Amino acid sequence: MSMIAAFYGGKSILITGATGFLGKVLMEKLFRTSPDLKVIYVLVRPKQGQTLQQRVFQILDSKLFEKVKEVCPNVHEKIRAISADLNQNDFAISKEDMQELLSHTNIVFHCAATVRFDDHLRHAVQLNVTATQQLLLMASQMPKLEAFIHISTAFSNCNLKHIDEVVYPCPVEPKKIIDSMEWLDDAIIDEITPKLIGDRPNTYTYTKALGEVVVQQEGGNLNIAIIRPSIVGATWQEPFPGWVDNLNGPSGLIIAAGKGFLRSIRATPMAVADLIPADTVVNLTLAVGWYTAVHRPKSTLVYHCTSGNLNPCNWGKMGLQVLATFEKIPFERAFRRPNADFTTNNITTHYWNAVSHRAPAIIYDFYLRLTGRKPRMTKLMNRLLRTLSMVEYFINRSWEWSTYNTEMLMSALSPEDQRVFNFDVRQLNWLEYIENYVLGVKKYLLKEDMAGIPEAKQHLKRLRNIHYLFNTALFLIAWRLLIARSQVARNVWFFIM
Ligand SMILES: CCCCCCCCCCCCCCCCCCCCCCCCCCCCCC(=O)SCCNC(=O)CCNC(=O)[C@H](O)C(C)(C)COP(=O)(O)OP(=O)(O)OC[C@H]1O[C@@H](n2cnc3c(N)ncnc32)[C@H](O)[C@@H]1OP(=O)(O)O
Ligand SMILES: NC(=O)C1=CN([C@@H]2O[C@H](COP(=O)(O)OP(=O)(O)OC[C@H]3O[C@@H](n4cnc5c(N)ncnc54)[C@H](OP(=O)(O)O)[C@@H]3O)[C@@H](O)[C@H]2O)C=CC1
Repeated sequence: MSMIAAFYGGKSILITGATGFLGKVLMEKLFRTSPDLKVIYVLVRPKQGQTLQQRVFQILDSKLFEKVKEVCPNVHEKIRAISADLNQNDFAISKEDMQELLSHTNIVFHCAATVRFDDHLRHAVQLNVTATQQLLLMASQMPKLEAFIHISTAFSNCNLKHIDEVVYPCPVEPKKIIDSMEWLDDAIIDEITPKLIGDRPNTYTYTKALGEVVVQQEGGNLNIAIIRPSIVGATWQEPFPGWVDNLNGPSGLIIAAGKGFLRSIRATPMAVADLIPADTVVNLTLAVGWYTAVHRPKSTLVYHCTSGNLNPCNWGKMGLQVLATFEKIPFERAFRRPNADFTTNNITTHYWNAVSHRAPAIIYDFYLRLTGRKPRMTKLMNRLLRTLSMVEYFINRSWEWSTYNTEMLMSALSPEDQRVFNFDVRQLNWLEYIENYVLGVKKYLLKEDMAGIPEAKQHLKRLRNIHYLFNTALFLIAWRLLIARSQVARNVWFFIM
């Protein structure tokens, strides 16, 4: 019997960010392995005209939860959606709901965050720092609380090369930053943002680092742990391989490459691609929740959930495998044949951006205009180039994350728990994982049917023929011009003829 699964039985668990990518996988695993848990409280905001209940039920009724329904048929009764906006005071939770949360919660998993790299500092501080502070305050009023698990990111200290499992201090105290956000206007915040984030690339990594300091400083006597995943990718094994439901991290770029929009990407092929599957992160998170509650470590432990030091894969290998998978499992209605490549310097990046990204988009938009349709490719391409510029920092560097605590925890688990809550990334076969990832992107993100593969292959063949035809025409025009201007070319031509 799994000790971890048994531990969550009968527990009341509070999850923030449950409607997000990681939150959904966390809930799924909890319900599947501990169907006798008492309740999961989820803090949700109404969105896109849906009520809370509709949002949550839509998740429970999705494919991700198919296995849960078999082991926990009354899953709908075990989830309690609480209306909350983490940007508001007291999260805008009603008094009754707050009372219920405070008096019953045993475990808190804090996953909610803004993960946008370009978020305004005020908003990123509000969600990634102030909300964390408020949640800790709430947690300190929960008499039955056994553990508080905070999800951070392995890149919170990406300004360092070697990163240990410790919370690093920030030059400006989080409290001062929180205070200043209340009275500074947006223009001044914009001006000081580069100075505050310093050698970090964006407000996301900066505010996640501040959030960790807040957890450490204001955790009081709570049993707290911090988990730092690297780049979270599709699921590896559970509940099935390749599940993914948003465009963050590599997923959006896999689509762009598979549809033929992405032709070149500035990346260092030998740099470590520190991806970590979502189910691995969730297994570690649940194991940490159990360990923190049962063993009550004296200090706040930080756990790195990374792959680079245990089972490294680089961007070159990953890119090649992504392209190889497109051969077998192409995406439908591609714009061009998938044929992306890496560039390594500014000049070639600008060149290929102009020739392979902007020019085809302009030509295609011209064609759309001619045929009376609305141009859209230039806009899409600009968005892609913006995304590329945002991720460049992360795909041209390697980091070393120590994993002492994570390895210590692995050895503290029973063989059964090591199996049920497997977070040993050494067992991961990258080529298989990447193939399943691309397949998952096709099935769950693009919602494409596998039955459409023959037609997608036909379409790629047509694109290849158009490509050959286009190149031949281009060659003939160039040759004709050359013959008109050069005696040597004319002689060669007569000789051939
Ligand atoms: C040895 C030799 C070898 C040679 C080998 C050669 C082979 C070459 C092969 C080439 C390979 C091809 C395959 C490519 C795959 C591999 C490469 C992968 C690189 C992956 C890099 C990932 C790095 C991530 C690093 C993360 C570090 C931190 C991790 C974390 O902790 S947080 C999680 C990460 N967070 C994010 O990813 C968020 C990023 N997103 C943003 O910040 C923003 O969305 C934005 C990108 C700035 C865009 O903002 P906008 O305001 O412009 O857009 P908005 O968000 O409002 O969305 C508008 C519409 O755009 C859609 N969209 C959003 N995000 C993306 C996206 N990433 N890609 C595409 N489209 C996106 C969105 O859905 C909206 O659409 P609409 O609703 O229809 O309007
Ligand atoms: N994805 C990744 O690659 C990595 C993620 N992480 C960390 O993992 C955690 C989860 O990330 P991930 O699941 O990918 O992120 P998502 O963007 O998928 O999910 C974010 C969640 O936060 C919720 N949220 C955002 N703003 C509010 C708000 N004002 N009030 C209530 N809820 C809000 C969202 O709710 P809603 O659905 O309403 O928008 C959503 O449930 C984050 O802490 C992130 O920093 C760390 C490393 C890598």
